[in-house]
Amino acid sequence: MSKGTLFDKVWDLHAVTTLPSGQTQLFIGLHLIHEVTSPQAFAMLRDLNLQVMFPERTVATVDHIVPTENQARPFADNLAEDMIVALENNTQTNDIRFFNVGSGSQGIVHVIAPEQGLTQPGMTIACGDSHTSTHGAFGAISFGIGTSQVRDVLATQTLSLEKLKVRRIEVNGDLAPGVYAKDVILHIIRTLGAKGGAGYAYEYAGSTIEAMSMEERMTLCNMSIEGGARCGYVNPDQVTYDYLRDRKFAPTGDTFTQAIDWWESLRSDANAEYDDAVVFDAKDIAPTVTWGISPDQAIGVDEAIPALASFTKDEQALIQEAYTYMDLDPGQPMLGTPIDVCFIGSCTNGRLSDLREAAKVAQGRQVAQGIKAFVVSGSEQVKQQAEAEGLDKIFLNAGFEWREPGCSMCLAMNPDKLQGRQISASSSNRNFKGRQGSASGRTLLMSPAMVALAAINGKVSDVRQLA
Ligand SMILES: CC(C)[C@H](C(=O)O)[C@@H](O)C(=O)O
Ligand code: SF4
Repeated sequence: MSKGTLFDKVWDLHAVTTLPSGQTQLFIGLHLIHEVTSPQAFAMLRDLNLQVMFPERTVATVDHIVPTENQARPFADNLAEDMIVALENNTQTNDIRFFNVGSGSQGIVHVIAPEQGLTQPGMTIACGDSHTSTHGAFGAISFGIGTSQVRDVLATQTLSLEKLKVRRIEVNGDLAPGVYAKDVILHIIRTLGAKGGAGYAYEYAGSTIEAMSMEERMTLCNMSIEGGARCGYVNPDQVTYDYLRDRKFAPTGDTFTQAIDWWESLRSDANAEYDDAVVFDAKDIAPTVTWGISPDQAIGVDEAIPALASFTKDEQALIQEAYTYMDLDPGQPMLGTPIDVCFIGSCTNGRLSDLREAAKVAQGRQVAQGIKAFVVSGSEQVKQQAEAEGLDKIFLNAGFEWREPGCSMCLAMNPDKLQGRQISASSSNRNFKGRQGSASGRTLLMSPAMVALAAINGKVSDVRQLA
């Protein structure tokens, strides 16, 4: 059993009681909700005649279903319109803060909570969304929950949960130019497996992680769930505090100084005990791309698609399925794989620094003939900041489309969809079959800079060649 880690400390501070089942009843400091997983939860609450216990601890936004082209109301898609109306009504009736489209603060839930300063170290955070692990970048314990648990949090501000084990994942050294946080997490998942983190919280540590900005740490923690870990976190440090200072919902003045002392006390102790530990070397990490239908089916961009024999017997059926679905053969190089669509955005890589890195690649170049390439900011704030820096012009001049914020083609619950067998280069986090809106569509995950270069060349390319 782990001891003295941030995870242990935050867990213990929020434990209300041990339930007869052996589970912990855990107090949830911040509850984030969106339009997809909240309507039924509110309906159940109404059926049970229950109130929202702490409306001020719940914050809502709308992200999955929003169109990124024409956002005029009512939305063209009736179902999308119904979902936003339901959220408008539920938040209004229950006195819940709602960052609606056009408020200046709307965006993907995992992008807006940090930028508003809502996400803070030492918190427990829950949201009916698997990528809630993102918020762990701040040293919070944050996890995705299902709709019935959303109901539980609304009604009681608590959840009954099994305590997780803690695996320390240390990454040391400098990342090579063209290698990003996205590559680090794809490399970790490729090594430990898409289910390798089952039952664990991942604590990311080491000099590579310490050198990362908050936005990079969010990219890293975001995909913990793709590695099977329910949550992932980084111990808070000066980088965290500098990011939080002066954000709208962060503590101010003396309270902020006091908060830093408290946050510091939550860091994992030097002699903390872990259930498992793994060490990586930054110099082994290349720009990484997925070739298959699971995020762990990933390789360095200059590698060839692995042979069936390099996998265990248990893994081989899924690998075979991946070759067939993707129409890619073992031994084939990834470099040069033609693509149709390029998507830059999502809660993994839709923040300002992501757009900046992609814009550096796009600047002065042109999207290849026949390629559809589009950029979707993670939030209204990101979009506005990007425009203030002229990033929109760089993308537009290069032939990219510049859209309104939302989840967009990460999941394609809005009009942004692949068609037929189209293959995308995508800065998102899931390459599951049919993930991007076409039942037979194909997805290659990579960093935003790599997506931008794929758009320019019309094929999978190595961003290090620009360095
Ligand atoms: C719609 C939502 C429940 C889902 C999730 O939980 O992750 C989505 O955000 C996703 O990325 O697949
Ligand atoms: S951007 Fe994608 S992964 Fe993130 S919350 Fe939206 S649909 Fe889920």
